Amino acid sequence: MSDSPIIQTQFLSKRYGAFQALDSLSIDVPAGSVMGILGPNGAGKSTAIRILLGFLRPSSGSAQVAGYDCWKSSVEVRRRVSYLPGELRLYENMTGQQLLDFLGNVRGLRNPVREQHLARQFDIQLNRPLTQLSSGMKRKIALLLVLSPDVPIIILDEPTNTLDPTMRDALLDQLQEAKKRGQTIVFSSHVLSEVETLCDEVAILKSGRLMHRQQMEVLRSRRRIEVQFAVPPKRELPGLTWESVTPQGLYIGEYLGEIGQLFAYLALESTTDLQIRPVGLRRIYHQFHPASVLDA
Ligand SMILES: Nc1ncnc2c1ncn2[C@@H]1O[C@H](COP(=O)(O)OP(=O)(O)OP(=O)(O)O)[C@@H](O)[C@H]1O
Repeated sequence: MSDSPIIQTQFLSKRYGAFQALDSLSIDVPAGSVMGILGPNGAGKSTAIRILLGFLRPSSGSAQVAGYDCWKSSVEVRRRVSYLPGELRLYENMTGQQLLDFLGNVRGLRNPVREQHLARQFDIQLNRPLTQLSSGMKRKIALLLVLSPDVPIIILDEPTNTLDPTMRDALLDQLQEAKKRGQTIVFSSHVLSEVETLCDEVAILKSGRLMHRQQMEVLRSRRRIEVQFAVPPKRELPGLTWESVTPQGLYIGEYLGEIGQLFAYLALESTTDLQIRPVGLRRIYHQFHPASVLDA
């Protein structure tokens, strides 16, 4: 992963008539990293993504991909990006293989070995006409089309929609592989768990505005802890903050620091029980979207 951004937006705004769908969004995505865009329905995720692809013109502000302005040089941008739209429109009269051949020849960035590998991993029957396939099967073919070419950037709009749990896991594995190959990935989602496992950074949107950016590495080093002490602790530990104590003497708090130091501290106190887990994205997300219901 490099520090130089391969995707950037500056004060990006989009109005549909009088409605402000995106409001001064400024983000940057380092080359080789994975960025998750999170937010409830209508937060502006697809709008932002469609501006990045050059399908929508910003009302104000600007966006660049690989140094190219997304609106003025959209052909250059799309040459470098593999894109999965939220709503699929495939050529239904073709088989999966015919579609691969057709689009592959148009774009010219095919990787036949990866195509076959993905077809096996996703359990895709490439010889059946798309009209005979379920919506989930069509989505698998679309994912194969997006993940197989040798492009530096992959942008996916809610990629796990309509996928069964097995396929969802297979997709997350393949996105990890793409990251290992050095591809930059941006994807939108409602599902916290998949964002949590895959992303280096998360942008939380609300009503078109960027509410929060979260480096996942920082989040992973924060832990929720619950400790039962026989008697109240006598010492303090840097990085450990107690938030509440129950009448039964259960101390609840957060710890940011070396785990060995925490254990050494607890060993010196009258610890009788302990629960420890990462803070998790859910806690951060709900600061901005308290009413949203998302999975664990
Ligand atoms: N063409 C359009 N004309 C008018 N309003 C639009 C148009 N496209 C999107 N919007 C509005 O802009 C807002 C942002 O929509 P967008 O599709 O970007 O949200 P989203 O975060 O992708 O939502 P979802 O999770 O439901 O896909 C919504 O309120 C939507 O109704």
